[in-house]
Amino acid sequence: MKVLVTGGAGYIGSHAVKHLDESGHDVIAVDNLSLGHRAAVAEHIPFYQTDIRNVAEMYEILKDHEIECVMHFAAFSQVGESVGDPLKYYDNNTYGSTCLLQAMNEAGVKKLVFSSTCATYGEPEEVPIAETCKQNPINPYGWSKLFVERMLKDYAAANKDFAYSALRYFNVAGSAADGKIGEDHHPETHIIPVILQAALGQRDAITIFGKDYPTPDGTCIRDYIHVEDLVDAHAVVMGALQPGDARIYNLGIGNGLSVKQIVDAAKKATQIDFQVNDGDRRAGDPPMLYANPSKIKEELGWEAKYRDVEKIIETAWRWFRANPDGYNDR
Ligand SMILES: O=c1ccn([C@@H]2O[C@H](COP(=O)(O)OP(=O)(O)O[C@H]3O[C@H](CO)[C@@H](O)[C@H](O)[C@H]3O)[C@@H](O)[C@H]2O)c(=O)[nH]1
Repeated sequence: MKVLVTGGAGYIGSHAVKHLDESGHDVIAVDNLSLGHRAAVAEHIPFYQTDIRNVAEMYEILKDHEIECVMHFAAFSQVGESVGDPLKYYDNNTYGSTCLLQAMNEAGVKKLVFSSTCATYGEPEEVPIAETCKQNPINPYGWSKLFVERMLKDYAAANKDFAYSALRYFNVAGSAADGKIGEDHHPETHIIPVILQAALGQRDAITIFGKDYPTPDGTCIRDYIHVEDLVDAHAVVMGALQPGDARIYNLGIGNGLSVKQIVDAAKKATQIDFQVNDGDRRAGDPPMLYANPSKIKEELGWEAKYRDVEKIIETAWRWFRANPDGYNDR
């Protein structure tokens, strides 16, 4: 299929480009940054440094490449930042998606796989979280994505030949198993890369944000899914899309792990006894988020291959050790 990936120079987008290319799709990448994971996009893949809010330019690219499906990853994704600067999130994530849909509408592109998030559930009434769980975000990031889910629902109702999927990610982690590409955020805030920076000696220690949560060991529980499993699910969902489809799936493995368990797994995976400090809670962190991933398994037969977080961390560690300065192109 002819697929356009937005955010193709980002962490997840670059892994999607690699996976689609390796599985025989005709893929092109768009990103408003030329830096970062741009290095990860192979030479033979067309890359456009364009903002998705530029409807005219996006229209031209979609038309020129006769794109059949868009995978839409381009977004900001830091919860804390969204609380302090909500307009940044509504502009890029929500308005940006409106613009993308306008360009797709004009170019006659009928399929979209949208990167949504478990942050749309807010503080869930029960775990594991099923897709039917009430969506009630507790931060602008979650709202910026939930508005797009709603927009897609309304757009699909008015355009019966349109098909879309909203994939609600839990915690995406790890790097390509072949070690060719990895994860590189500036500044880094995600738990696994932060831990690996401490293991590499780039930080003195890691800080556990809160040990007084209502969880078995007092630290927050999350559901970690390997990035290659995540992008594989996108390809499977894309292949299943038929006109009129609205496919909503959680992407997690259904196994909740505490921050302490992640720290212990990382010590084993790296064989390094880095220093761990106790800190205060981080604002906006729900105590427990993990998926009920059964819907996508029942409907499409898909499930994550990586079940062991130590193995997930090993893939991230391999890339970090080989690339201690990240892509080093900022
Ligand atoms: O130095 C750190 C960093 C994180 N944590 C904790 O580790 C857990 C995971 O944190 P993090 O890796 O930052 O992920 P989340 O905050 O769960 O965010 C994930 O889920 C969000 C939606 O809920 C997305 O926006 C993010 O991109 C995605 O990584 C949380 O309990 C944090 O409090 C620490 O204790 N110390």
